Amino acid sequence: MTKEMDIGVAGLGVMGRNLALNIADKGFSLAVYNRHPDPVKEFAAAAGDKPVAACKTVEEFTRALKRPRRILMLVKAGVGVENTIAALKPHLEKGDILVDAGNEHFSVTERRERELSEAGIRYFGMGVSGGESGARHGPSMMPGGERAAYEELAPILTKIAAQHPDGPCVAYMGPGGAGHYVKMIHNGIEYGDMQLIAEAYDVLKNIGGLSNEELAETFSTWNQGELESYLVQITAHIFTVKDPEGQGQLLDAILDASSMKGTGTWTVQDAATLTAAIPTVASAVDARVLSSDKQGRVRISKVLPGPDPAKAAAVAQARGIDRKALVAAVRDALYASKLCSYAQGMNLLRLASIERKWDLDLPEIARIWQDGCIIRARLLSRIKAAFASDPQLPNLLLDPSLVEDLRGRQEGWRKVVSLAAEAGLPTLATSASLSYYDTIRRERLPANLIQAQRDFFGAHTYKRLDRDGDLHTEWSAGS
Ligand SMILES: NC(=O)C1=CN([C@@H]2O[C@H](COP(=O)(O)OP(=O)(O)OC[C@H]3O[C@@H](n4cnc5c(N)ncnc54)[C@H](OP(=O)(O)O)[C@@H]3O)[C@@H](O)[C@H]2O)C=CC1
Ligand SMILES: O=C(CO)[C@H](O)[C@H](O)COP(=O)(O)O
Repeated sequence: MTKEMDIGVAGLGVMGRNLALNIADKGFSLAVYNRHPDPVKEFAAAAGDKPVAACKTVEEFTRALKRPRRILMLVKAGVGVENTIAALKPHLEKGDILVDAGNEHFSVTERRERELSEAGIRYFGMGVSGGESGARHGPSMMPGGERAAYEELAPILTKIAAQHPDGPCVAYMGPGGAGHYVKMIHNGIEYGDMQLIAEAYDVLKNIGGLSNEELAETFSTWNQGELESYLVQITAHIFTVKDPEGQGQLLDAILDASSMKGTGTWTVQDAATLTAAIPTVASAVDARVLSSDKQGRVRISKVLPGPDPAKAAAVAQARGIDRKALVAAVRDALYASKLCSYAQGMNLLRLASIERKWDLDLPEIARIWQDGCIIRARLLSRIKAAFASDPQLPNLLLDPSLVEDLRGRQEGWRKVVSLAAEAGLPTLATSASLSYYDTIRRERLPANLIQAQRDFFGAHTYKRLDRDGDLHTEWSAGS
């Protein structure tokens, strides 16, 4: 088979094989290749009589494709992508499009784009979200690079994407690393959502005393309202899964130490570079880091004083807060905190777009996140509408309808944070969201003292409220 196949997929791991099957289902012919041969054989068997060239070598793979070639790489980030590029490059020609569809740091994508452009190869970075099932049945995709290359990929991408009433969940994000950048922010928001949900679970379980069955019911009910989202939906299901190796639910047997591959950390690093505040996402990364040292926590739990977690339930009882009221308060806290988290993520996108001249379209990004991806949520249609009606909106939370949402959730939100603090339950992300909210809405902050201290020890100067100019005081002379 030579020069016949519409597109190639290199890398048949979890994402690659599912995306390749999705492509085949949509009527495109494809060539597939994998570093080790077994996944290629397995794929050929799974594809049945679909037009697939299952290639054992990169030579065979590149020969099988129509020119200019369109190739999607779905391989491990970093060394996996470097190796795959090195293997493919000698067989590629001027005009071919090579897409990294994994998670990669946008700056690395831009470096590779520059390097490959010397050989005339159009290198492209595309974030793909939706996990295994999204890749198989329709993911959300965030492509970035040369626009003309996108136009050549679009007929396939729009067909394989999740199909939402507002359109396929794919759109051109911008030049260079814009696509991988938007996916990175998507993942930062994903970290925030997951940590907020985990904290809601902790409060409901330990202060409210809800069983796994009751938690499943609660999250299921929430998933029918404003909190409707993929992550809330799968959380409801997780509470119901029995432990195949013991009594009770599997969740209770899972080690409480979370891992990560790095996209959340990249988000926090870039936010720091752009001086953007993303406390909810940063707290979610911190929470994963802190959780990972299980042994250390067990040791410290015997040393540091604080409320006994076993008595957490007594805190709500002492305040006369019954279960129904607690569940409603936690729902409000989760929703309001989630709004803050999305506001931080969208603001970071706005700032990055200005800094790197990407011209990111915020309503369009919210649109393509409405289906197929891990952070798909009912809230995204509101976010899309907010930025569409006011493209200059300085902060998502200032959208008039969201201001009303936040007004109605104050009491529950503050109650949850204070109850958790009293009970000794950490709520890193929920508290960070509330403090973010209180910080941005507060006219006067204690930053005057920071300025005085900086000027005291380093003559860094300060400004006065009542006149212009950079001033310095000999502070110790006055003491
Ligand atoms: N899993 C998920 O839910 C999601 C993953 N992603 C991203 O998609 C990309 C692929 O992930 P996923 O499919 O889960 O990964 P898998 O681990 O399932 O597959 C990894 C693929 O990379 C290849 N590979 C690994 N190491 C090397 C290497 N050193 N040199 C060459 N090839 C290598 C593997 O080849 P071999 O079989 O020969 O080992 C395999 O084809 C990653 O960037 C990931 O972050 C994005 C969204 C969701
Ligand atoms: O990109 C993804 C989902 O959108 C991947 O599942 C990613 O690996 C999740 O990040 P982490 O492993 O750090 O939790």
